[in-house]
Amino acid sequence: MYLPNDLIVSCQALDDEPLHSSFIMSKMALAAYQGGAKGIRANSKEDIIAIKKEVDLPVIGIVKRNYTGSDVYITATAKEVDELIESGCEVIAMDATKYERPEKSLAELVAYVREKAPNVELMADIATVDEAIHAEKLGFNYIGTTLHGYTADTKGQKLYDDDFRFLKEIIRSVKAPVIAEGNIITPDMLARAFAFGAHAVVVGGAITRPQQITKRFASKVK
Ligand SMILES: CC(=O)N[C@H](C=O)[C@@H](O)[C@H](O)[C@H](O)COP(=O)(O)O
Repeated sequence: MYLPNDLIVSCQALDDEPLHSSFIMSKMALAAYQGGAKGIRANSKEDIIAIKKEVDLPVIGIVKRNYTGSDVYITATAKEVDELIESGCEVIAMDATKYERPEKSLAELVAYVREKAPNVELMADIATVDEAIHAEKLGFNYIGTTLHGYTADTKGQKLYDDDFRFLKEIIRSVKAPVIAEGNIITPDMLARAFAFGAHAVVVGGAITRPQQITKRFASKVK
């Protein structure tokens, strides 16, 4: 198992964000490493290659790309999988929701990774309990709560709602290690997620998106 029972920091800045740059993401990863992160989550082959030159940590790789006619944007097709295999990341994460994918089905994409890169592990980004159970059946190595609150039928919900009710439900429903990801914005929230049995916790924006951090302070100005 590549991902330790520990903190993973997501270092992502999309092309419409001020820090969009593989160089900056590699330095974010270095800063996260120096602060104690034990894994990195990153978007795009270029960013992952830059990050891997800077830190020796397991990387969860994704490629975010939009396809017309599909709501799936996290590692949606074999093209994104190929890029991630080339990046050298240890774990590939992909949308594992029930929504229609642009090309191959989720089961086909899992088979494709297993065939092409048997040493790479797979993380399922899910939004509901049913999707978590389905992903486990397909053989994903990790189940991540990443998309809870971001799909049509979970929109607006937060992972920490009702003291992490959704996270607890997922942990009860699957045997695979569960990764708590999405809207974990304080150290205490991370501690709660671990206390409830999360295998690892991914923290993104609260560490690596300064515009988000600034907004939280700015909103308190009277
Ligand atoms: C929904 C979606 O596209 N989530 C993305 C998945 O990789 C990222 O934009 C998030 O930053 C990441 O999941 C970490 O979450 P947070 O930044 O809230 O700690």
